[in-house]
Amino acid sequence: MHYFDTIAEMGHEQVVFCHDKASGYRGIIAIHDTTLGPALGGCRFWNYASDEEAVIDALRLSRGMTYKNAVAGLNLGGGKSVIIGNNKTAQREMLFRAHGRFVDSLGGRYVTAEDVGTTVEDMDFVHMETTHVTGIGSKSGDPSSVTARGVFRAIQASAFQKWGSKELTGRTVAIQGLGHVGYYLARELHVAGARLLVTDIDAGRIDRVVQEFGATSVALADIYAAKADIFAPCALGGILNDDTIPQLSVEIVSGAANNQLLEDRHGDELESRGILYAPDYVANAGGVINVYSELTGWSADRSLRKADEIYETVLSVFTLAKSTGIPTYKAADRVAEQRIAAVRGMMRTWPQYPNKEA
Ligand SMILES: NC(=O)c1ccc[n+]([C@@H]2O[C@H](COP(=O)([O-])OP(=O)(O)OC[C@H]3O[C@@H](n4cnc5c(N)ncnc54)[C@H](O)[C@@H]3O)[C@@H](O)[C@H]2O)c1
Repeated sequence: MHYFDTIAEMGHEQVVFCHDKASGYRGIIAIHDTTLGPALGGCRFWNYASDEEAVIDALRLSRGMTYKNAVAGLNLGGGKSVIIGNNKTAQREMLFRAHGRFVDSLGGRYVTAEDVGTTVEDMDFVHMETTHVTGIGSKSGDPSSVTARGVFRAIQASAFQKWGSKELTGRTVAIQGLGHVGYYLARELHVAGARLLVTDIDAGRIDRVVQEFGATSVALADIYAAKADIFAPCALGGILNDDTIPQLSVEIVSGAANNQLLEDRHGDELESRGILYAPDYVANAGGVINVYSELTGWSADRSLRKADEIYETVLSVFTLAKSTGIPTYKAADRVAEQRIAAVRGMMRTWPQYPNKEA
């Protein structure tokens, strides 16, 4: 792998390889773009098959965070870190303190958080060494209700775009996955008067939503072909693919799951079938909005109001897609790029770098 060619092509500013002999820590911190603010993104702890696989993951995920943070209207750039190793290890304090020291050495250019393989307790260890960490035990807590609010607003925006009204009374929504986000989303949709068809691999989670919100349970494999108006994927990535898309009878796909499109071409496929797709990272930005509240000191109410703005953001993505004749997943990237370019332009005309003491 030609590292400099790759990061130049992907637009990264900085990639740091970190090693701590005492703890055995091997980490990579990738900072993609800090035009909008410090690069924020979680720390993934994973037993990568090779160092190259770890680098690619860090580069790909950090770039994704630039787009997600930009579209959400936050003053945050994109970054991500990975720790190479067995994420089930019980020896965590020294690993995560080492991570915290390397994060601290970047002076705030990168802010870390939880991700796959890491926990609130791990971030508490990181916090012993640096303040550039979010998601610690004493702060913003579980983001799922804020994420669900954002997804709900994305569904309303999609309904407005498709049917001329954001009203969901009488509409049927098929929800895949009733975990942290899926449960709260089901509640929001129930309150809005929608009918719910639901599935999960966990029968207890289905029962709760059936009992509390009058949902109808559907077999796992039947959720794609369910007779519904809207499909809300809230479980796994890659579920919009060659097998599932032909089964869909819905007019809208809008949910919380990350990386819903198996490949970009599946976004084109939805478009050609007339199915409106609310891009996943726009719809599920409530999670990062919740993290941002830790940095800004926002109240829970303020975070929810910011998540409410996802309605307007999703509409602006649809408007751009329509006016330029591109699929919505590409339009989302353009909205992010436009915001970054606008802020970069403003910096050039400003007498001094924003937020820096003279
Ligand atoms: N939690 C957040 O704030 C947040 C923020 C942004 C994105 N997301 C994304 O949203 C999705 C859901 O997140 P979560 O926090 O609710 O996770 P979760 O683990 O709490 O819930 C996922 C649910 O999906 C179910 N599930 C797993 N495989 C399934 C399958 N094949 N069919 C049906 N159900 C299945 C699980 O049993 C579980 O109930 C994930 O893709 C996550 O990355 C979450």
